[in-house]
Amino acid sequence: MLPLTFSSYFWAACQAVSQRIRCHHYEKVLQDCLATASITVHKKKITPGVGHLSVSSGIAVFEDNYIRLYKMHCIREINLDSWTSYTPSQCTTESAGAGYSNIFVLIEAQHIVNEDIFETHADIKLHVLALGQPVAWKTTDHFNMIMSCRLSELVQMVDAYGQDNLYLDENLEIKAFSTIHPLGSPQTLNGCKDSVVSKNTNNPSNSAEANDGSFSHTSIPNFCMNTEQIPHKHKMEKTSKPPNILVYCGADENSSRMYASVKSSLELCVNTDVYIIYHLSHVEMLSSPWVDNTALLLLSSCTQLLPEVEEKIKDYVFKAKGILLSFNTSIESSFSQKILDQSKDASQLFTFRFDNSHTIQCLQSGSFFCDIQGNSEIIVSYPGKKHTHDSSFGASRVIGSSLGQEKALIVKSKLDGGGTVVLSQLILEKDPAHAAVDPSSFIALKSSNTGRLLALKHILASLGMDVSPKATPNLTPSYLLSQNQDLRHKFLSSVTKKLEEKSRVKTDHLCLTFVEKFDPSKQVAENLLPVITEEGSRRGEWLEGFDEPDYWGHLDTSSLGQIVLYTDVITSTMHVFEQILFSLPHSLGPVAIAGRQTSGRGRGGNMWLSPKGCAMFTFPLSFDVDSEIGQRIPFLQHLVSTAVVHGIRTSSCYENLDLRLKWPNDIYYGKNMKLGGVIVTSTVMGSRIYATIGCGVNVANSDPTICINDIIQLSNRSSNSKETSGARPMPLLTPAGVIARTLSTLEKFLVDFEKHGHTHFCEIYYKYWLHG
Ligand SMILES: O=C(O)CCCC[C@@H]1SC[C@@H]2NC(=O)N[C@@H]21
Repeated sequence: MLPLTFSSYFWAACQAVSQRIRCHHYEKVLQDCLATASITVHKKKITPGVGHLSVSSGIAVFEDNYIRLYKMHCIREINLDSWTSYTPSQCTTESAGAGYSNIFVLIEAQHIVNEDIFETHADIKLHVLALGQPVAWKTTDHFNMIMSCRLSELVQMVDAYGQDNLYLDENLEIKAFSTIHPLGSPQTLNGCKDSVVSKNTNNPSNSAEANDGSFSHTSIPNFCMNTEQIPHKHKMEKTSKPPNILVYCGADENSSRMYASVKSSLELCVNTDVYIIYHLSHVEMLSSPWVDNTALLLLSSCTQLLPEVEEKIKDYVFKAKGILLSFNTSIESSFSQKILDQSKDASQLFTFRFDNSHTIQCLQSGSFFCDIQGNSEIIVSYPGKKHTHDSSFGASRVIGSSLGQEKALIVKSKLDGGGTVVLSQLILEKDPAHAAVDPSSFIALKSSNTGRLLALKHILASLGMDVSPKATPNLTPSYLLSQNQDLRHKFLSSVTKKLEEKSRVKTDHLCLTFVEKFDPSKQVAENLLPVITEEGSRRGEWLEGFDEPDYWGHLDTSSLGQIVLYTDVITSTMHVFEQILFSLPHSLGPVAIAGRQTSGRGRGGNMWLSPKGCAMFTFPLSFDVDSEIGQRIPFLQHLVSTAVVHGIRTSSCYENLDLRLKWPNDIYYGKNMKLGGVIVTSTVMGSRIYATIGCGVNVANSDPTICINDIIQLSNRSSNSKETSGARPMPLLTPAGVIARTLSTLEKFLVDFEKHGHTHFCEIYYKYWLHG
């Protein structure tokens, strides 16, 4: 025993000493930099599948085996006007969140969706909230929180983060944090402004020690599964908030993943300018007064509900006259007779027709409704044992009591004196392909994904939900991003030569205006795109859709892609280089990247659906007419699409990912599932050919069709189910990572093409070519 005790003491002592040494280093760097610049902290070890969120635009000033500290060019300012305050809802200037200390930290966390890949935090040591006071929070695709803390706490935070011991919530992964300077005032939950954040931050009377208890952790919105704002937890004006769609997915640990899938479908069906979609966690289902402001309660992925949950739901439907949409849960037996069909296999695909035009395949539960009472409507009838293909959707009928013999798969009932329920035995609320293991059912289900969404939309409309399209998102300014100062200057001086007046470049479609900082009160218009040139002025606000570290981490080129014009929301990247096309030095390879496009262009005059998660980029290239490629310009489109596929499939882990090329330049999975494509326009001027190449690849946008990450997940699931020993799951890809891999591969292809002609390239092209 003795040696063991001694060695464990010795080990613990060594650990303590190395921690002290680490912390000493961190403290020194932080002390040196904090007064003049923001510091961003990244972990050295990157969790596979999820890239960093924060923008490391600064220079690395410190690194050890665990973390890397970047010093920004200035102090990063964040305007908290659009954030939510952590202080209680009453407007008080005495909030304890302020003045707690003089360092503000932005913590960026991402929801863990793919639990197959990520391990949960087994070794929880230090909760973020133990290291300061939360000030404000905001959720978008990810969760952002601003904390106020002391230097010693920040040092502890850095250390715990580097040691994988910093914890926020079981479903949140901290990706990075940075020191910032807050401006403006976050909103309190009752709509008041919390005036404290930008005020005196050194006032000891406001410190945590002096906290009178008016700000306690119980007043902080829980980091519930999806960590989104749950306003019904706080008393608020009924009229002041948009109605909520609440999604309950049971008490299971998978519930947040299920919710993410339902949310993604709902967002494509309802008008998200009108509703806010929330995850109703199990705890909240039982404890929160969630009925207020609930426009719809949707139940998914929880076949057997607990009796106390059923009671809550019945109260909502009967007493509050609520609207319920249930997908195969036990509550359905309270409204209709539900029978399990022993002869049917639940995993069997069910085929039905929608609107007489779409044939949709989806998953069914294996049960059906019968003895359907008056005041009900059959939305999809049950075809019985023999028929599986004759159900049609949309031709709903009101059933009188005499027709109680009818059987149904989806039924809608208006309850006497109560609310309305739609009960469904077809799984339409989430993409069922996410659970498929074998490629054939995956393809069948994915091919029906758009039809499934149409059917879901139909049900929602029948419940009186607003399913009109959401307003087009506001256009945002662009950022000029580069890690190469020489190229950056070369680019700026070449384009500014073109400026007519006040940094303005005129094009037929789009005027670029190069500005150091962007004034958010100014409009970005369809024909006017401000490009922010100053590196330090990045607030991350319009960089949400771009994983910059993943981009630079995978970019291996001498020029192509070294200058990035990134725009979160743009009309189409195809317009960005229109005017400057002929004045760009040939050695520059700028690329315009978009987070979303409002008028994406496809080949042949088609529209290109351009949601978040799709890699969308355009870049100009020019060649001598006498060059190898100049002589064979139609090859350009093949070079680009092959670069997309080859770039991914030559990255470690992704060799067997079944991405292919279909004539002329489409990127495919299977024979029928298009994942991306290329559009090329070219002009000859004198002895040069100027081409503009646009490429769109569905990387992380599962709905409404299919994306590469769907295939990665399918592949991970099927190798898991085969228990292939040692097979590493493939990390999910980001659009930025795919663009960088493509440009890196393309640059090499072009060099090779010039040296050796087209023969070598054709070999690669045919390797991925989809025959027949
Ligand atoms: O139709 C195709 O297959 C080609 C689609 C190309 C879409 C890309 S997305 C980025 C760039 N901007 C556009 O508006 N179109 C291209």
